[in-house]
Amino acid sequence: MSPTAGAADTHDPLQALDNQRTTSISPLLSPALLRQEHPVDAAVAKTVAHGRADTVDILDGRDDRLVVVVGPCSVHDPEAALDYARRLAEHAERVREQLHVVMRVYFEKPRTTLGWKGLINDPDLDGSFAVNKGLRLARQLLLDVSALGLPVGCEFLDPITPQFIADTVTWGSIGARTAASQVHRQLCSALSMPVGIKNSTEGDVQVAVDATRAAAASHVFAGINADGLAALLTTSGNPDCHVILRGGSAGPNHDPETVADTLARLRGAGLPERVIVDASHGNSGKDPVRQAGVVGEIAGRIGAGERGIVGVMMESFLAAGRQDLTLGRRDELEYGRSITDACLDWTTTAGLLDELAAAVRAR
Ligand SMILES: O=C[C@H](O)[C@H](O)COP(=O)(O)O
Ligand SMILES: C=C(OP(=O)(O)O)C(=O)O
Repeated sequence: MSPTAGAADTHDPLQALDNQRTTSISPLLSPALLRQEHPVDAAVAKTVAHGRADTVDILDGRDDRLVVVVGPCSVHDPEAALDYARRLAEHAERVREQLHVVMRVYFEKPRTTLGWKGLINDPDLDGSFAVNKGLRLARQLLLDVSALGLPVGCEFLDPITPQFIADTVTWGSIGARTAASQVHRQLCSALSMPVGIKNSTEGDVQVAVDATRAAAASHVFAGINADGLAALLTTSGNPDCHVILRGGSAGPNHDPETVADTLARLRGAGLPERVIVDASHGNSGKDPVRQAGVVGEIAGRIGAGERGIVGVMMESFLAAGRQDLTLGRRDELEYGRSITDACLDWTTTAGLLDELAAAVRAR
């Protein structure tokens, strides 16, 4: 008798073997339905198409400007995000000869352990997880911001989400926690926009270089189609991916030596030599005062002629800093202040945009 025969004898053959820990399965609207309800109009299409083309021109060195990805760590209040977008759109127009400004409109937050996972996952900020509502709010905000002529950038975290919103997104990002994920690298190979890929939270830059290389190749993988049905996707690869240096647990990595080392790694991998520096996260210790310092330092280096840095990311909102969310108590939140990472306030951000623009003019 085998050692497991006893256990097998007591097993109920009719007992369900799957969905043992899934407490409910409910309908998700289809990407096609969402796109029909919230369509891209001609103005939005122009913002997205031109925004992507301009970004690629900067990445490839045909355009001497800087890409600046700037905006809240996360969107929790679409009205405040649109208020911010109006100010940013106006300022972006003033510095358009030097900067290609893309607004961070982030709906999916990768958490270190647990926490609110963003507006798509829990739009009512109360643990009710009204995902269909979240998708509708997210798509409408992406359309509203793009309609201002301001291109948007999103982090892609859930591999299903892009079918719902990607046609409105000018620039994408893969975060530090998913840069090593094959699922996300395959996804990048399919995305129609340039995508920045971050170094790991520990500060490993090679993982982002490897991801950039993997994303440039073609892949075949399972996903969903516009009707939300399981489908096999065959991709051609994305040549417009690039590394974002975001610092790590060992400290910042925006220094000239790490930038040069990253460019050498990219060259070694046969990839274009360009990086975006994220002034927040591990490069600032999530301190907005230090974030402003990083932007100032990068502006100085760009003004002095440094070329490998093609873009800068900033976390910025209307008010400085951050506040804690208590689920179900959104009415207690202060208007325009981040509920995830601490942000620069608008006035400081406008000054930093001017500083970056002056640096580009100087070089
Ligand atoms: O930018 C966002 C955060 O740094 C990231 O989502 C991790 O956040 P957490 O460490 O607060 O979970
Ligand atoms: C989650 C983010 O950053 P990172 O992946 O670098 O932690 C972000 O930019 O919102």
